[in-house]
Amino acid sequence: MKVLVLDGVEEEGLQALRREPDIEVDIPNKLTEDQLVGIIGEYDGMIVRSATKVNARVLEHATKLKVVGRAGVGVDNIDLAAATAKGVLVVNAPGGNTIAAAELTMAMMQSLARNIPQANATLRSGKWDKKSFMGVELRGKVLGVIGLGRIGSAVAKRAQGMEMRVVAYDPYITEENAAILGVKLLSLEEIFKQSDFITVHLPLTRESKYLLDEKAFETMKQGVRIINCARGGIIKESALYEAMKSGKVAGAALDVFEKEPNTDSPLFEFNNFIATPHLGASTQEAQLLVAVDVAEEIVAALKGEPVKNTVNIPSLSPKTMAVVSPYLSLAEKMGKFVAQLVAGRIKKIEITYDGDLANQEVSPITTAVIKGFLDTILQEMVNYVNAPLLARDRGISVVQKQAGEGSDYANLITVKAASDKEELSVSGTIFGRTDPRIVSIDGYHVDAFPEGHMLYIPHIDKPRIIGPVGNLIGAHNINISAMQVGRLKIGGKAVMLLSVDAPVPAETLAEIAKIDGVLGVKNVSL
Ligand SMILES: NC(=O)C1=CN([C@@H]2O[C@H](COP(=O)(O)OP(=O)(O)OC[C@H]3O[C@@H](n4cnc5c(N)ncnc54)[C@H](O)[C@@H]3O)[C@@H](O)[C@H]2O)C=CC1
Ligand SMILES: O=C(O)C(=O)COP(=O)(O)O
Repeated sequence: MKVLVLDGVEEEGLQALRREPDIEVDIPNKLTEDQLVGIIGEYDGMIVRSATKVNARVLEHATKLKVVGRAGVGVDNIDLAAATAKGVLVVNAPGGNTIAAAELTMAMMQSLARNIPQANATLRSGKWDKKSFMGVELRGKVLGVIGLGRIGSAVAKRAQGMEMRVVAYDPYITEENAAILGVKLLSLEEIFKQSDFITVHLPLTRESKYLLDEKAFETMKQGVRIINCARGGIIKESALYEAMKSGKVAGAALDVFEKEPNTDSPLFEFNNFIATPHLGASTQEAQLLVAVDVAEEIVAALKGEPVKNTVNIPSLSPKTMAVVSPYLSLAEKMGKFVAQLVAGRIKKIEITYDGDLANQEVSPITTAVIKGFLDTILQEMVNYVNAPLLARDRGISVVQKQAGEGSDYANLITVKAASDKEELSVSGTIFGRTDPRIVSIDGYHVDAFPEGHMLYIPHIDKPRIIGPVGNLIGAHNINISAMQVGRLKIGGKAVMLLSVDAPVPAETLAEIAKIDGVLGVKNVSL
């Protein structure tokens, strides 16, 4: 087997890989994306830091790849959905660089307070200038920590050592855990209002993108100082620029940027702006630790043993992986489908497996359904590791059943969701090894490709329904690419599933709902 190591991962930490007689390790010089695409087909595993983009194109050419290891925390440079769809395991090494990132944050904070980088530069340029560099003390100041995880907590402890008062915003940790750290949890608004220094330590997600934007800066204290040693994009750089220009922000320190590498940011025009080139994890100690952790995980993954820090898929044996991977994407889409069709607060999701799946290890497929379901209703990052936990936290009971009532399909997944208002079930199958279909909704037979935009219209089986629906959609110039109608008995309830080339506007949905015999109408986007 071959493992490709990129991005300057510390070689000394790769002993676990080197010890394996069956594993060959290649450490080439920096590769362009095209060069990587050219060689990735030879590799069973790869290790990266933040520089290499393991995107869909790279993964498409990775025909033998089983595992990608991230020697560090953030996996935003890896296309997790594409990796999952291919059954490629993504692992990271989250503990090893916590102290390195926390210590850089403290160094940034002290540099902001005492103008160390600027004073150093001025002195070395030949000026003994004491007047320009009057500083402030950290003692007694309020530090607002956004994201009180591993690094945020380590920063909090260190700041308390400097006699700062630490407050934090993190909706996913409990008051008790914060209290153990001596930190008060506040709302984001209060953090903005009260803090003299604000530091962010959370991943970049849909929810955290531009968390610090124009509006956020407006509500902050005059003279606040800002630090980002987490991810570019959590702070909107153009908004920070304006806030520094107006004097609202008295100093800012960034280790990470919206676009990296970045060597000509407009922020460089401010003297009270300091920056480092993504050095948070760059200590000898951290690099050794993350390399050791990730090398051990790659070896375990390639040997088919359990792996600790899996990011996208539960750690599975190659045998189980071969069985479940074709179903993961269908299952995720079925979760999304159900989430968009069922109204009300979901209490239970029941997943039943028939046919070939009746006797297999299917729990990863169940997790995929839950992931797809939660992805639709939550803003936060949902992955294969946290999905079951997030469902439980939200009071959703997940039930997995094998060998239900039997079926005519070689394999069949049925997802039944019950809310406080209604119950609905959707069944899906894979034809051959790669052709996914939704084959029934609430027991009504359909045959739909689970992709793109769809309209679900339960109705009474009678004339003058299909035509008017088609006319209303056509009047908006939206193309209908496929249509399925399923009924159980003539003149009874039926369902219609239309595939459309664009989402249908709300006013057209309202007009469709008014057609005599239509029982409801819902947009679904997969
Ligand atoms: N500059 C650098 O070189 C380094 C950067 N990092 C980055 O630092 C960040 C934090 O890393 P860790 O502390 O190890 O991660 P972690 O997972 O231990 O902590 C993240 C915390 O953020 C919280 N969180 C998530 N979404 C949130 C939201 N919308 N609002 C408020 N809180 C939210 C989570 O509940 C969690 O407690 C990551 O983005 C990581 O990639 C990590 C190491 C080095
Ligand atoms: O671990 C992380 O999330 C980091 O940002 C570290 O990035 P790096 O490995 O230094 O490119």
